[in-house]
Amino acid sequence: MQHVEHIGIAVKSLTESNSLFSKLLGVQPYKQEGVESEGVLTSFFQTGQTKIELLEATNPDSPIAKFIEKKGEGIHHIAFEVEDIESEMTRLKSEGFILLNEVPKKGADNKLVCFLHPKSTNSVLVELCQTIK
Ligand SMILES: CC[C@@H](C(=O)O)C(=O)SCCNC(=O)CCNC(=O)[C@H](O)C(C)(C)COP(=O)(O)OP(=O)(O)OC[C@H]1O[C@@H](n2cnc3c(N)ncnc32)[C@H](O)[C@@H]1OP(=O)(O)O
Ligand SMILES: [Co+2]
Repeated sequence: MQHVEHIGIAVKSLTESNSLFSKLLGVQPYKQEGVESEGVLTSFFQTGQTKIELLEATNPDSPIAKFIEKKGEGIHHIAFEVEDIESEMTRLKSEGFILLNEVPKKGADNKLVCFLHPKSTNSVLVELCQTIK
């Protein structure tokens, strides 16, 4: 695993949180992108090597909608950059971590992603992401 690529934050309103995080970080989001398969609309802020990913649910079945219903707004996941996602998935599976997808899937911001179940990672939802070259 390499550096923390992004921290995902579940929000109720992307518009309101874009404004709040712009004031907090002193920069504007550099992109907004919907990911239909995850039922989310995202926006990204660059903060050094790590990004902040704000996530708003676009439907009631979205993991973000369920998370906010149970826990409220807040940190939803931590994403680590990896060089080779498939070999990292194989390594982590052999170490006993539970993969939530067996095949890398297309994420936001030009990444292939895989999630690890929080019950295998001390209740922290972990995302692996590999830049698509
Ligand atoms: C934009 C694309 C991508 C990117 O490029 O960056 C993204 O970031 S997409 C982000 C949204 N997508 C996902 O989160 C996909 C992976 N998540 C899942 O598959 C599910 O959310 C889940 C983690 C398997 C939970 O789903 P489910 O079992 O249906 O929900 P429950 O509400 O019943 O929760 C079960 C259990 O898990 C705990 N939980 C849920 N979410 C989290 C979380 N984010 N962090 C920590 N723990 C979480 C939840 O509290 C339940 O625990 P117990 O109550 O103790 O059973
Ligand atoms: Co993410």
